[in-house]
Amino acid sequence: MGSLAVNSKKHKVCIVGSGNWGTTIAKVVAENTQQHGDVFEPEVQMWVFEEEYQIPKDSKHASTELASKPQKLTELINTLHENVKYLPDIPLPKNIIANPDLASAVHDATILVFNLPHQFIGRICDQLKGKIVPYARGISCIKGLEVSDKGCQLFSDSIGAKLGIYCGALSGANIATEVAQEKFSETTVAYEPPSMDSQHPTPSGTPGGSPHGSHLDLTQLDGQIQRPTRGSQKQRLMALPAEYPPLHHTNMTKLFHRPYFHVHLINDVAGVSLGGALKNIVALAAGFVDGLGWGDNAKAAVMRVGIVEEVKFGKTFFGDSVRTATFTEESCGVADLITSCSGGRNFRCAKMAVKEGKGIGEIEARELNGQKLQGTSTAYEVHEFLRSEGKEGEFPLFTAVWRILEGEKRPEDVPDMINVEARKASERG
Ligand SMILES: NC(=O)C1=CN([C@@H]2O[C@H](COP(=O)(O)OP(=O)(O)OC[C@H]3O[C@@H](n4cnc5c(N)ncnc54)[C@H](O)[C@@H]3O)[C@@H](O)[C@H]2O)C=CC1
Ligand SMILES: O=C(CO)COP(=O)(O)O
Repeated sequence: MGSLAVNSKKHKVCIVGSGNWGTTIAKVVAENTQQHGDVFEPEVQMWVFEEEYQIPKDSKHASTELASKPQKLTELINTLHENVKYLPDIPLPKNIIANPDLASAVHDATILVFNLPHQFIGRICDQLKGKIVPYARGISCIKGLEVSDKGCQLFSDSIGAKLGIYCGALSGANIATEVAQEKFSETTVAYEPPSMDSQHPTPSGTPGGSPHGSHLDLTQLDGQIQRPTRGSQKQRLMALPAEYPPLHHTNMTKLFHRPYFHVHLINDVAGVSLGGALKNIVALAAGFVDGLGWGDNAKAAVMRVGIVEEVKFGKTFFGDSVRTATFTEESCGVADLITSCSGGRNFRCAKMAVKEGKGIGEIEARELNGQKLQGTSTAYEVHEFLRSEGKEGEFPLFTAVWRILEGEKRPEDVPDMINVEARKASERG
């Protein structure tokens, strides 16, 4: 049998996850796989954590047979072309196939888009081992961090290490429903094409990209044999076979960019991932002070300290490759902080919790219909990590949020807890 011709195969995409953001990204990707048939197979598999769902009485589908009793969510999605539970009232492209079977959803997929609440990804990766093609590439849309006895890891790194694949990250100021409604937004994708950088120098001569990490050479080819990942792990990556179109920045842009969803590709995977994870803690703090009725200046103060702590966390624990500009100039940094502290779920639930004098978990269960807050668990995980590093005092806002969640402090105590100058003065005596 002769070998297959270069680019004779197309990339098959699977979205691993189907919540509010998972379904939105499936929609974005499915529109693009239809448009760019030269690079991608049109069908997009979406793995769904199966559950029974009763269409509510006020739904536009209430008069259909499907509403007579609870139905499998996958069947509802595939029949109605709508994720009635997690993304209601948004028509989905028909080339999205909801699949409850993880192994069959990822079968032969060369691009895996990980998009589910961060607390579930570890178990999913365990189930994926041995089920994916060894030359698959990943993108993590997850906003969270993996804290374990190994320290604090980015999900792009831990997914990459567990599955033996390269995994980049996508994060931005992207409240899912607004993106699904095709209201304009921007996002940041960090993807360092796995290539022997020395063999494919960029015009700047900088391995992996320009010194500013943006507007990179779009002609670098995926398809090399070995590269270290960030973090401590080194792994061998299998080359993407030549019959697939290369997965360089141009083709990654084709996968995610829409007229309403503008993609900016950079190389700072750690910066992109940290901005998305840590802003969820800041959004809780913003919700706490807003819940007190303290107004926009108080919220702005919390956001200012929040971005300072985000940058400091990145530089302290992920080294100098983390770029301050990723936080101050990209959608995944300051823009995500702003949108999340305005209309995000963490902000809204924290605000309601303070206003109603209730626990945030109770509000989450009442308000979110199965969607998951990421900020509360991230606040605990980051606190555990900071304590193990002896650095809680250097991140007063992150620590303040944890102390409020623990019930040790009140939202009213936030100004004192983040008043670093006053604390320094009192330490000086
Ligand atoms: N919703 C949003 O506006 C945005 C969310 N993100 C991030 O995207 C990630 C995914 O969030 P969403 O899609 O919004 O999820 P979501 O908050 O809608 O969570 C619900 C999802 O979790 C699944 N699930 C429940 N129990 C599970 C289990 N035991 N195992 C596996 N899955 C289970 C549900 O089936 C459902 O798909 C998060 O890290 C979030 O921070 C990022 C940008 C925007
Ligand atoms: O990440 C988000 C917007 O970019 C959504 O934040 P929430 O999870 O707080 O809704």
